[in-house]
Amino acid sequence: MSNDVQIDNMTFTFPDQRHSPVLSNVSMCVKKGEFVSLIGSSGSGKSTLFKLLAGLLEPTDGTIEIAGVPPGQRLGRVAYMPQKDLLLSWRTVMENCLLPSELALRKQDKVKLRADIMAGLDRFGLSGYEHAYPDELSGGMKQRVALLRTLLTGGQLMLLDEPFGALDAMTKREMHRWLLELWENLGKTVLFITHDIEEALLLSDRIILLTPGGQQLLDMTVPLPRPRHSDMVYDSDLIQMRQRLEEQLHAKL
Ligand SMILES: Nc1ncnc2c1ncn2[C@@H]1O[C@H](COP(=O)(O)OP(=O)(O)OP(=O)(O)O)[C@@H](O)[C@H]1O
Repeated sequence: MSNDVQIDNMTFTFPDQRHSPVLSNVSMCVKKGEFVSLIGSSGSGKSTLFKLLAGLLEPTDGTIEIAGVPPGQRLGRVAYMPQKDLLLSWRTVMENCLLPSELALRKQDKVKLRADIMAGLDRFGLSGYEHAYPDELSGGMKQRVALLRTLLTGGQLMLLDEPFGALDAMTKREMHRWLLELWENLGKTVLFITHDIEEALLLSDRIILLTPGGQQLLDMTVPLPRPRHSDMVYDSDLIQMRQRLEEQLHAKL
């Protein structure tokens, strides 16, 4: 399997933090079609890593390579859903989904885009809501619109920064089923940030645990078959893995 993401010895320092890199000497790769979760204590640099992958920031040192994307041209070519991907309350679902194309550097065919949005809304269980405003939607529906908007930016790689952090347990479970189905059908490569170890175990092929500075403490393959279901968290191997992750995470807090 080829790599969709290859990060080599990457260091990143914010301009006002000249002496303390947020990420230092990070190296990792993600295979095409893989679902990888990043977990780590608050401030360990997970969101910064996503901003670097999305092309909003450039490494201070080292390299980032994304398959099919020319070096230095990541911006707008990676589907990135930031932690607070709020829908604009004064725009309808359709208008919110059109937003990336209005901001895009590349021209897009508007008629085709609207047709793609309608097809996406249908696939995401949101048909009939194209003229609704965000306040008329439930939490899960809003996240699905935000995910559709992310998906429409195109690209093989999806970066999802804690997309379900604010949802109640039941909606979260529904969203997990739905995201896994979508991922299996579309064959996208997903990098997923979460603070919820159970969520990471249920969704991912692999979990990478970051400590401050971007040091990779653990890189674990999740030993579960697919399709996944929520009862799998009671699997004895999984309970052990969860304990190990929790111990490592708390040891570094
Ligand atoms: N624009 C910025 N300028 C300077 N420092 C920043 C900036 N953005 C983030 N930082 C710092 O970089 C470090 C990493 O932040 P980041 O948001 O990437 O962490 P995180 O692991 O995503 O945290 P969380 O889990 O709380 O979302 C923190 O110390 C933060 O204060």
